[in-house]
Amino acid sequence: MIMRKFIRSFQFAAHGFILAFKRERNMKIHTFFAVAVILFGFYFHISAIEWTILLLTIGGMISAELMNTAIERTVDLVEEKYHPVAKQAKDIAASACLVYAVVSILIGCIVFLPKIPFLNGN
Ligand SMILES: Nc1ncnc2c1ncn2[C@@H]1O[C@H](COP(=O)(O)OP(=O)(O)OP(=O)(O)O)[C@@H](O)[C@H]1O
Repeated sequence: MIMRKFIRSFQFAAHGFILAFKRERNMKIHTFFAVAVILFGFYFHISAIEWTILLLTIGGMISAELMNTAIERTVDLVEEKYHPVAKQAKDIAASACLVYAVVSILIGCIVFLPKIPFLNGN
């Protein structure tokens, strides 16, 4: 019974991910970069600690985008007309993604730039 409930919750969550992926352009962009970063990770033979940091970054970025999408949907549900507080809610949620994206880019640069031969002087 508990296992059944657990599987059902997992199915709902997976459905949410697929829905967001299909409908949100940003989700496709994040997924593209996540795959690219993972391929770079294999190519440059990054360390376990670098993998850990990159996976946390990828997971955090995709989770932030999913939360942003959920907030957008909720705002649209409760407020169809223009409302300044609706705008604040959406813009603040979007800014959370922006902050995470900027930090992710910085982390990507810190991990990968020193490994690119013509950039590290080798
Ligand atoms: N009900 C509303 N009242 C006031 N401003 C809104 C409302 N709905 C959206 N906005 C504002 O209009 C702009 C566009 O919002 P929209 O919902 O289209 O999402 P978005 O930021 O373009 O993201 P996405 O492309 O992921 O849907 C944002 O600045 C948002 O804050």
